[in-house]
Amino acid sequence: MLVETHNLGVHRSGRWLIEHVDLTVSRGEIVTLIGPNGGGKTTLVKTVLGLEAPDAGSLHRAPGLRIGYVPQKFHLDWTMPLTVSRLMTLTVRASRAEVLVALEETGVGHLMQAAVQTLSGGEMQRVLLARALLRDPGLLVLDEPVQGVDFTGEIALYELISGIRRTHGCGILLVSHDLHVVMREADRVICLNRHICCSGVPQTVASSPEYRKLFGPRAAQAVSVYQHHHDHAHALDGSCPGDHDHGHDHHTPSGAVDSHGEHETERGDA
Ligand SMILES: Nc1ncnc2c1ncn2[C@@H]1O[C@H](COP(=O)(O)OP(=O)(O)OP(=O)(O)O)[C@@H](O)[C@H]1O
Repeated sequence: MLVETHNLGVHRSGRWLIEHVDLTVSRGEIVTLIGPNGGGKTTLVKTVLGLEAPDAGSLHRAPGLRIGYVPQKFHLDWTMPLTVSRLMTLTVRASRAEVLVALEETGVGHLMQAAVQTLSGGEMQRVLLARALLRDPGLLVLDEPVQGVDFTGEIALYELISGIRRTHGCGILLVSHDLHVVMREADRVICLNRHICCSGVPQTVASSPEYRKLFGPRAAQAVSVYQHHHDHAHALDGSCPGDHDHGHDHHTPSGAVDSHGEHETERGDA
């Protein structure tokens, strides 16, 4: 077990931001937090990281646990000239070779000397992920890692995250609003609306009344139709190199078949 909370609560400005939260993340596991805006996801993540102090319950981290964190908001002075390689080593000591390995792992090795200001949203997220990997973390905490990324890019990014879990053997705690892809990549989903409304394997959560009440029946339907496995990679620009024959059809929520694999048609309304 990397992290374990029991009955965790955070109280600020006269109210409980989260309460009665039992959470565990184990090595090699992807746990995803979903929930409405203001439901307390970032508060829980910050408490796990030790950035917020709990007011109730208990929190245990494995001794010596190294945590790599990609925050929801990354504060940067955009007027300051900064290359990707410099950003990578602002807070972590690493050789040029180590920086390159991390950037290559997230598919942006070619951007090592680029100015951070010129990066697209998706490139920036990959650089921040590489930066978190530089710490060789036992636990990766990713707060909305696909923000600023188009839908095809989201799938590629989640597949990358899933691959990192396999190659590094780390646990991953991730926050996302993207129910559709989350449900495909997560081992366990926790739906947080100040307290835990429902949790479990994606299929269980998707069919729970609490989840349907929060996100609507179409979200659950979108999950259930996206049960196939991707056997191809998407390039950063969204194109599919090589043959795009998946060997299967893409089913839209309406039941129609989308032979071009346009993922947008499968997306649920969250
Ligand atoms: N230090 C604080 N003091 C008082 N209220 C706070 C504090 N930090 C967060 N909040 C409030 O707590 C609630 C939960 O915020 P949090 O950022 O954890 O939610 P979230 O689930 O991550 O939301 P989102 O999906 O919009 O990112 C919000 O209403 C927020 O305004």
